[in-house]
Amino acid sequence: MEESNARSKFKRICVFCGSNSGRRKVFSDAALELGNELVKRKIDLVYGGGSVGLMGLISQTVYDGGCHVLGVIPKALMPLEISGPTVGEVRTVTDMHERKASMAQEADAFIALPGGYGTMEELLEIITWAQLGIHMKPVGLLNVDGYYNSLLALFDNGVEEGFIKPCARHIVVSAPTAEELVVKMEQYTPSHEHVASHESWQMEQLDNSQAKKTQGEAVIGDRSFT
Ligand SMILES: C/C(=C\CNc1ncnc2c1ncn2[C@@H]1O[C@H](COP(=O)(O)O)[C@@H](O)[C@H]1O)CO
Repeated sequence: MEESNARSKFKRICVFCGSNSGRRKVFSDAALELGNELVKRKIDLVYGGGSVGLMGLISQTVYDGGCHVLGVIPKALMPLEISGPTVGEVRTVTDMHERKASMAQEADAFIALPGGYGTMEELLEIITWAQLGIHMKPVGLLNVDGYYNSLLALFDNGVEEGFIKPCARHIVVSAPTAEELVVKMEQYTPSHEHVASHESWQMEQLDNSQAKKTQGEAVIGDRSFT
C-alpha cells in the first residue's frame, strides 16, 4: 500500500493486550506488527500504560514511530516495579472503572491483541458497551495464530444457544493480521440493535455529571462515548 493511501479514518485506537508477552515469538511479533501498522496509518495509541509484556512492545513501537501514545494507568499500578516505565503521555486515574471509561472516551476504535484475564475482561466489556448502545465504535480482535479461536467459537455457541443475537455477533471484527484487521474495522458499520438508544446513554451521563456538579463533586471529563 502506498504511503499516501495508508491514512486511516481512525485518529486514535485503544489497544488491550497482555501484561505478559506469551510463550511464543508470534505474539511479540504481532504486537510489533500492529504498532507498525498504526504508525503507517498515523494512528495514535491509547493503552493501559506501562512497559510490561505486549503493552511495552506496542507502546514503544508507536512512540518510536512518532505517533502519540496515551497510557491510562490506575494509581495502584503506578509503581515502577508493577508496570515499568511509561512512554508518551501518562494519565493517572483512581481505579479500573475510571481507566476503562477514559480509554473508551479517548479512542475511535478498540483492538485486543492476545492477553490474559485483563485483556479478555476489557474486550468483553467494550463489546457489551457496543451491544448496549453506549458507543458505536469498531471492536477488533487480532486472532494471532488462532489464539482466540476458542473465544470466537464460544461467541458462536452463544448465538447457537440463543444468548447472543446473530446481529450482535457482528460487533466483533476479527482477522489474523494487523493490516487485514484495520481494513475490516474501517469498513465496519454497526448492524445490531442497541439495547437502549445511544442518545439515552448520553443523557444519562449528562444527568450524572449535572448531579455531581450540583453536589459540588469534581467531574472528570465528559463521559459520552460517541
Ligand atoms: C500483572 C502484571 C503486571 C501488572 N501491570 C499492569 N500494568 C498496566 N496495566 C495492566 C497491568 N496488568 C494488567 N493491566 C491491564 O489489563 C490488561 C492486561 O491484562 P492481562 O491479564 O495481562 O491480559 C491491559 O490491557 C491493561 O489495561 C505482571 O504479569
